[in-house]
Amino acid sequence: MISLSEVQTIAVCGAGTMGAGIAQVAAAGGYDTLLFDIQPAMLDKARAQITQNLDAAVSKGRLQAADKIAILERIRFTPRVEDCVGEVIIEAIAEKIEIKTALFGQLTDINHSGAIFATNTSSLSVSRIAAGIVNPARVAGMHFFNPAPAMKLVEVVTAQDTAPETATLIYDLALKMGKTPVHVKDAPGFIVNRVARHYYLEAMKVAEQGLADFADIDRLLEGTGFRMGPFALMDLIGNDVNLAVTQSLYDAFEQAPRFTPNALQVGRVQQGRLGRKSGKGFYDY
Ligand SMILES: NC(=O)c1ccc[n+]([C@@H]2O[C@H](COP(=O)([O-])OP(=O)(O)OC[C@H]3O[C@@H](n4cnc5c(N)ncnc54)[C@H](O)[C@@H]3O)[C@@H](O)[C@H]2O)c1
Repeated sequence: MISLSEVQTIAVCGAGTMGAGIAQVAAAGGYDTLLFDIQPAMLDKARAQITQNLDAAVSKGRLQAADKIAILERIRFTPRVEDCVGEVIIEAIAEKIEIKTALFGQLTDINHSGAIFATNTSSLSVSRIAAGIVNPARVAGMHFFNPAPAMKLVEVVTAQDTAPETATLIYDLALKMGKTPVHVKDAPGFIVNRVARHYYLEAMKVAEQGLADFADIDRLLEGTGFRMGPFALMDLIGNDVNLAVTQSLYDAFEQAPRFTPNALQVGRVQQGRLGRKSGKGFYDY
């Protein structure tokens, strides 16, 4: 299996909300970074987002202009799955198990047999994602938080077959990227998303019952010290992704009523109001 000192290239799959940020973090950590997406438009959007983030860091005096250029030069944007070759693969594509296992299947064929596979899934079973891969001992969860460049926390998920060296490598890699990793076990939603589910679901129930509107609920929760209110946060996450996570926990906990997806989020997804990424969600942007 590959060791941390052998890691030179990190292939990040999926250039959406999370993948773009993870690629920025990997390149800032000094790694040659490949950012792959099947939609070329998402690659253009990711490049613009990363450039904007780095420009903001330069203007705040947190990054030298020369370092900004070096970070951007370390990222190669590609729409070709064949280019996803590296010592570490970090997957941040759609929150659907069949799509993730299909991609990992394709990538095992073209990568070194010791390459490490990490998934950024928020809620799916890492053990199930790993099951379809040759040598599942090299698969772990590497769950970044949104926005990935700003949020320090990374849940490092040990699945059923994850080798201790794999979990350690992902942990150390997160440290090298300037993050604060925490080891967790593979369970639905791991720790943070399982607990945080009720932040979103209960807030939507409050709104449905007409007790307060979205903005007031957000103001109230922010007033108690939460960095973002639940509706602003759901719009940042993406209502489609957040609904997929709710659905996945609901299924994993055998349709436990406390995880029932809420009609407000279902409706937003049906209307294409996905949040910030589509310009409209609970709020208009
Ligand atoms: N949004 C969040 O706040 C958040 C936080 C932590 C983890 N996650 C997890 O990260 C993953 C990605 O979420 P996101 O919010 O970035 O989603 P997103 O919808 O913003 O982006 C997903 C990207 O994956 C691409 N894609 C889909 N199938 C692909 C494939 N087969 N090959 C290559 N690219 C493909 C899409 O074109 C899209 O650009 C999910 O598993 C999600 O649960 C999301």
